[in-house]
Amino acid sequence: MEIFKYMEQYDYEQLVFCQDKQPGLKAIIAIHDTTLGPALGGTRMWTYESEAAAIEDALRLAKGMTYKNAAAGLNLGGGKTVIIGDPRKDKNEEMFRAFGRYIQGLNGRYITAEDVGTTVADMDLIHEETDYVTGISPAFGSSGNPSPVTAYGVYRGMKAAAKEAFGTDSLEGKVVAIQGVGNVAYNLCKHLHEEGAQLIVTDINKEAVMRAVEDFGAKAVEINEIYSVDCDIYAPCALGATINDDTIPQLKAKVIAGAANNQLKETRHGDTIHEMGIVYAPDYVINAGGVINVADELYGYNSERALKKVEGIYSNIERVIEIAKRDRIPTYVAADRLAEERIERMRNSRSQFLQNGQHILSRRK
Ligand SMILES: NC(=O)C1=CN([C@@H]2O[C@H](COP(=O)(O)OP(=O)(O)OC[C@H]3O[C@@H](n4cnc5c(N)ncnc54)[C@H](O)[C@@H]3O)[C@@H](O)[C@H]2O)C=CC1
Ligand SMILES: O=C(O)CCC(=O)C(=O)O
Repeated sequence: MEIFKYMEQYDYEQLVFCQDKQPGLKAIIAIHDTTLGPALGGTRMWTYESEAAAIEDALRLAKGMTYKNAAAGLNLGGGKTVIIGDPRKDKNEEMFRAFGRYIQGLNGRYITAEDVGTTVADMDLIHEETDYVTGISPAFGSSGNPSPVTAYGVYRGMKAAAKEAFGTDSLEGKVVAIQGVGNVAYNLCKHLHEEGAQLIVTDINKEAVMRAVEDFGAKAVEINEIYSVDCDIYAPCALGATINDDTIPQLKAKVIAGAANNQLKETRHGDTIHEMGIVYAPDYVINAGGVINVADELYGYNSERALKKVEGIYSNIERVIEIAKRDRIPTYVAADRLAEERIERMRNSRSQFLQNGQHILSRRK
């Protein structure tokens, strides 16, 4: 991979490599775009096949955060970190503290949070060294685990998509097929069950499946059956790329609305489901509840205010559907348009009074 060529092509600002031998830290911080504000995005810990794969993941995820934050109406840019290692074996206190010092060195250009493989406890260790971390323990006056809030946002976005497909946003009696019943989807099941939806679930973790069956009367199906079950809504809540050439022909759902990141294997799959008349709630718009929640910490966390903002995912999905209809484009393109237009508007308005984006007072030294 020619890194500078790639960064130039997709307008990346900065890539930071962090190495500390003793605790075994190997981290890559990718900052995509800070037009709207400091880059906020979680830290993923994963056993990558190669360094190139880790760099690619950091870059791809950071760009995703630029779009997610912009579409959510946050005054934040996009960034993400990957730590190379096995989250079950390779974590230690010094590693996260060393990483915290690297973040502090960026002086606020990047703010971190949880992602796959990291927890609230890890964020607390990072917080020992830097202020630029969110998703830390409620004991510090913070928001804690973002998953229940992400789930609430997905529930709200699913209702808005259902309104477009079925003429009503009520999910009572609707059959929802949920792929992966982990932290987010378990909480999503709660909302759906309360509203009277019927649930079909699958997960590679049998205990997670049993919990959904026992707590919400969900019907369990095998891993690969989830695509072809008779349902109204398909909710991908495990992995990315599950909307692809193999799965699309199996789908019976009229709506796709779930928490997973990067649901479309390729953008052309977004075109195919659009042509099939499926209402697709774009992943980064519907799953923004977590980042909206952690971002609220930057103003002094207030859960009521954060939930109110997350409720707005309903109108954000409505807005995306409106743009898609107006411009006769698939919803995934409409979401990109919403985000890009906001970034462009801000870039242009900033250039009128501050060429270098620094606050005028900070230069008066
Ligand atoms: N936690 C959050 O606040 C946010 C999560 N997301 C995304 O939402 C998705 C779910 O996140 P979490 O619930 O936090 O993760 P999680 O790890 O708690 O849950 C994922 C579940 O999917 C299951 N799974 C893995 N592979 C599977 C497969 N092939 N088939 C069926 N199930 C499978 C796992 O066993 C697990 O129970 C992820 O893609 C994550 O990136 C996005 C935004 C925020
Ligand atoms: O939800 C979080 O904890 C941080 C935001 C993030 O990285 C994401 O939404 O993917």
